[in-house]
Amino acid sequence: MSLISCHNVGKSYGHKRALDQVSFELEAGQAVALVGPNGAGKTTLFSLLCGYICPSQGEIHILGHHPGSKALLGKVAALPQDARLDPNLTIESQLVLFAQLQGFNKQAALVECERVLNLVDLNEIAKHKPLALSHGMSKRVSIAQALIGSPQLVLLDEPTAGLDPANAKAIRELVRNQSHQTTFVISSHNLDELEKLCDKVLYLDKGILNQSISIKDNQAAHYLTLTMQECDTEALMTQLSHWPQVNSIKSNQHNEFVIRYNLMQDFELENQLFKLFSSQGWTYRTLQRGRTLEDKLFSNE
Ligand SMILES: Nc1ncnc2c1ncn2[C@@H]1O[C@H](COP(=O)(O)OP(=O)(O)OP(=O)(O)O)[C@@H](O)[C@H]1O
Repeated sequence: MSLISCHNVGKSYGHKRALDQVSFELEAGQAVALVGPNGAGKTTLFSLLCGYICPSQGEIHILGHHPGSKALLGKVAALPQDARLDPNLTIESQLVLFAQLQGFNKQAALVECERVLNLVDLNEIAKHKPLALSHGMSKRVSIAQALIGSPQLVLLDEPTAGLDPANAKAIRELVRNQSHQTTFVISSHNLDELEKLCDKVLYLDKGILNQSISIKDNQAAHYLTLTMQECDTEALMTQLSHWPQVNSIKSNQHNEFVIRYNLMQDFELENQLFKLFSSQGWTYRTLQRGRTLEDKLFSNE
C-alpha cells in the first residue's frame, strides 16, 4: 500500500485555483521534497495531506485512509509553516499535553517528552516557556512535537526558513537520523538542502505538478558539475567543447559548469580536467558527479 496516494486532486479558494489535477504516489522510506515558486500550492497540498482542508476534486489516501481520519492519529504529523507554541505553558507541559492527546498516560507522556526533546538536543529547556527561546530553538521544539509517538509520516513546511546555519544544520541532521523510521515530506526553497536530504522531488508550479524526479536517478552518470575558483571561462568552455567525450558544456552561473559527456569511463574525463587545470594554472573548488537539483529542475534537459 502506498504511503500517500493523490489522484486528480484539485483545490479552489473561491475562484482561485490553487491546485489542479495533482496526481502522485509515494512509498514509505523515500524522503520527498516539495518544491515550487511562491504561490505554487505547496502549503495547500500540505494542508490537504494533513486533513486541515478538503480537496475540491479528487481523492487523497494516506496509508489507505482519508487525511485527518482517526485511523491516522499518531501516524501522521505536521510542522506547519506558521507553527506557534503556547506562550503560557512550559515546553514540557505542552509536549506532555500533545502526547496525552495521542493516548499516552501522564507518566509515558513525560518519558516521550524527554525522548523527543533529546532528539532535537533541547532537554535543558524543558522547563522554559516559549518566549525564552530563540526562533531556531522554537522551530526545533515544534519538530520535537511533530515526532511525538514516532509517526510514520511527517510533513515539514519550510523547516529551516529563517534559521541560522547551526540550527538549520541541526534540523537537517535530525531529519537524516530519523529517516530510517519516518518518511519526511519537506517543503523548502533551499534546493541544496533538499538535494542532501531527499530521494525524490515533486515540483509544483501554478498548482500543477510539473515534474516528479528522483534525485538519485542514473542520469547522474552522464553529467559532471564543476565549480571553478579561478579560470578563464571562455577558454575553459572552448577547450572542453572540442573534447570528443564532451557532448555539451554550459555555465548556468558564475564559475559553475555542467558538463554532459558520452563516455562510461568518466574517470578519464576527470583526469583530463585536472591536467588541463594544472597546465593552465586554473584552480577548482568542486567537481561533482551528476547535476544539481536546480539544474535538473530548470534546464529543460
Ligand atoms: N485561504 C486562501 N484563500 C484564498 N486564496 C488562497 C488561500 N490560501 C492560498 N491561496 C492562494 O492559493 C495559491 C497557492 O497558495 P499556497 O499558500 O498553497 O502556495 P505556496 O506554494 O505554499 O506559496 P509560498 O511558497 O509563498 O508559501 C496562491 O495563489 C494563494 O494566494
